[in-house]
Formats: sequence, C-alpha cells, structure tokens
Amino acid sequence: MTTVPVELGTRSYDIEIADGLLDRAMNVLAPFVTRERMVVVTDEAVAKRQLPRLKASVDAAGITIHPIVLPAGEGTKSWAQLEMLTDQLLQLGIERGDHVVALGGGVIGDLTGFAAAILKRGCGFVQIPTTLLAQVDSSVGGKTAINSRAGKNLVGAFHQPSLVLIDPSVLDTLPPRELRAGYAETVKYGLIDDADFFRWCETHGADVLAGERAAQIEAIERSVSAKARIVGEDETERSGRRALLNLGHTFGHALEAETGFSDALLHGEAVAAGIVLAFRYSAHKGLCSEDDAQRVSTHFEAAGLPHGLSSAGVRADGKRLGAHMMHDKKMEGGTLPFLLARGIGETFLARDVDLEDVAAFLNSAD
Ligand SMILES: NC(=O)c1ccc[n+]([C@@H]2O[C@H](COP(=O)([O-])OP(=O)(O)OC[C@H]3O[C@@H](n4cnc5c(N)ncnc54)[C@H](O)[C@@H]3O)[C@@H](O)[C@H]2O)c1
Ligand SMILES: O=C(O)C(=O)C[C@@H](O)[C@H](O)[C@H](O)COP(=O)(O)O
Ligand SMILES: [Zn+2]
Repeated sequence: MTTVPVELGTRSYDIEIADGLLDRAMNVLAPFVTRERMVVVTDEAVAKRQLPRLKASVDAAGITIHPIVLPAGEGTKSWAQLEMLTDQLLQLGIERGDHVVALGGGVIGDLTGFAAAILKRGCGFVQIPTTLLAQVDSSVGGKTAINSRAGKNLVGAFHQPSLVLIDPSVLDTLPPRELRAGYAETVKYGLIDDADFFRWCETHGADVLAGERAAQIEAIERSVSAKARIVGEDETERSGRRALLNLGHTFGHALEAETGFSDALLHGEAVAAGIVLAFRYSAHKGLCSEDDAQRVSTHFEAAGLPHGLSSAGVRADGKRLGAHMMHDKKMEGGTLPFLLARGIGETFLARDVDLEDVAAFLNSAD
C-alpha cells in the first residue's frame, strides 16, 4: 500500500492507495467507525458495481452498512439532493464525531463533503473515490460544493476528509468515456508544473485508458502527490498557488454551463477543452509557443477527448461564454484572473487579462 500524506496541521490526513483495497477496506476504515453502523452515500451505478465489495469487508467486521443511494450524474449536485441527504443524515442521528463515507465519483464526493461540512456545523467524512477523476483529483483537498442556477460549484465549503481510500481496481467497471474524462484532470498536473509528467502521459496515457493497472497506479500516485503538495501550500486558494489546479476550468465551467451541466459534456471533457483553449489563448498572446499549444491539443485528441469548442459541441460565442465566466470564484474586484501558460509545465495566474479580449478570441476559436 502507498500512503500519501496531506499535510494540513490539525486537518492532516492520509491517502491510502492499493489495488484491491476496497475488499479489505476495514483495515484502514476502522479508526473512523465509531458505531455498529456505517452510513455510506453512493449513487445508483456505484451501488450496483462497487458497494457489495465494501459491504463484504464491513460485514465481516460486524458492522452494518446503511446505504443512501442517490441518482447518478451532475444533476445530483443540487439543493434538492443536498436537502434530502442532510434530512436523512439527521434522521439517522449522525453526530459531529461520526464519519459519513462517500463512495462514488466527484459528484458523490462533492455533495457528501458539503453535507458533512454543514451538518451540525461539521461532521467527519471519508472519501472512497470510484472514478479516475475522483481518484486523481476531487477526493483530495476538501473542495466541496453543489451547483446553483448561476453556475458551477457556487455554493460550497472547504471541508477536508479524514481519509481517502483509493482502490484502482474499481476502475474496471467504469465506462470508458468516464475514464477518459478523469484522464483530463490527470494530464492537468503535468501541464501545471511537471513537464516530465506530461511526457510520461504522452508515452503511457494509452495504457492508463486501456486499463493497464501499473500505469493507472502511477498516474494516480503522481497526481495525488502533486495535489497534496499544492493543497498543503494553499488550502483555501488564498495565495494563488491552489488556483493553478483550476487550469482550464474558467473556460471549462463556461462550457459546462453552456451544455446545461449535463451528460452532453462531462466535467473532465470540459476541462480538456478548457485547457486547450487556455494554451491556445496563451499562444495567441505570445506567452507560449504555438507548438506547445498544438502538442497539448494533439494529446487530448489522441486520448479521445474534446480539444476545443467544436469538439466540445459548443458554439464560438464569446459573449455568452464570457457571461458565464463572470461567475468564476476567482473574480477579484471585478476582474478575472486567468490560468495561462508560458509552456508545458509552466502555468501561471495572470491578473491582467481583459475578459473582452478573451471573448473576442473565443469568437474565432475552433
Ligand atoms: N472537489 C474537487 O476538487 C473536484 C475536482 C474535480 C472535479 N470535481 C467535480 O467532480 C464531478 C465529476 O466527477 P466524476 O467525473 O467522478 O463524475 P460522477 O461522480 O458523475 O461519476 C461519473 C459516472 O460514473 C459512474 N461511476 C462512478 N464510479 C463507477 C465505477 N467504479 N463503476 C461504474 N460506474 C461508476 C457514476 O455513477 C456516474 O454515472 C464534477 O461535479 C466536478 O465539478 C470536484
Ligand atoms: O482542487 C482544486 O482546487 C481544483 O480546482 C480542482 C478542480 O479540478 C475542480 O474541478 C474544482 O472543483 C474546481 O474548483 P472551483 O473552485 O473552480 O469550483
Ligand atoms: Zn476539475
């Protein structure tokens, strides 16, 4: 088993990674089980595919699982589902010292984490991520949220989990499209500040997507180590360091808003297209080379991911996309800092970008 620590003082926790770990989950979950019942929040697909494995391990320890099964998909990050979930947790008598388990992808993790943040002003929670996206990104770092009518993740809190349990074998039941979407957030770490990892992705990305376990484990370990490092430097995105993890997201969230936060464009797909747009805009401004922007685009295309507006199924309408961007949480005094790049592995936060200029760029972007 590999342990990656997330160093956050009194809020520190471990990420435990091992193939088959779900089948012996109680080995690492035991310290967080304070009652003879474990409340597990999951979605319909994960309940069928992976919950039985967790249940077997928990049953064997004489603990009963109480599952709360929610609909699958982005629509579940909503006020309605948050209300239903918190009502159920209150009915179950969850106390502040209890831990609720989130078994699922980023949707279940973000929603359960937010419910845990506000339930009785904060109870514990554990992340058991079951998508590649959640294993490389969303389960770590404590960003929890639901979507609001105005946009993505606009209602939420920073609330760290007490443990992240990662079993790459759960990826065997994940649909290929979801695996590809998660891969986009993996590549992101290379593009932020680790050109060597991006080269690794160019060589081994196909193995990750083909289900080759050693490649998947390396991708997960390198990703969560990068995320733990960045989150440890700037837990609540105040210094600008953590904002690097938002590479491609200002564009990406606007694309998600345009497609109605639906299955038409998954979050990871929007991030892939958004990253390419961020590199293309950087090249357009003379900040990075056209070659680097093309290399990024080529890699996402080869991975079967959107790599611009048309492949994301979104019209080149700078005004509409710019309007979505106005809701970005990075807004500072009416201006929007953008994650741009000087090259592969050289992302930075630019505070002097004119949103009108970005909109004009998008009007003629592909
Ligand atoms: N908090 C963060 O730091 C952070 C980071 C990145 C993304 N996110 C959020 O994460 C969400 C996307 O997460 P996601 O891509 O995991 O989507 P998701 O949670 O919707 O899961 C994708 C689909 O895969 C299914 N599924 C999950 N695990 C499975 C398995 N092992 N086998 C079979 N099916 C399985 C789910 O039922 C769902 O239909 C977005 O809302 C995004 O905003 C949050
Ligand atoms: O953990 C972070 O910080 C991230 O930005 C990770 C992103 O992949 C994730 O999608 C996050 O939820 C986006 O953050 P937001 O603050 O723009 O909602
Ligand atoms: Zn993301």
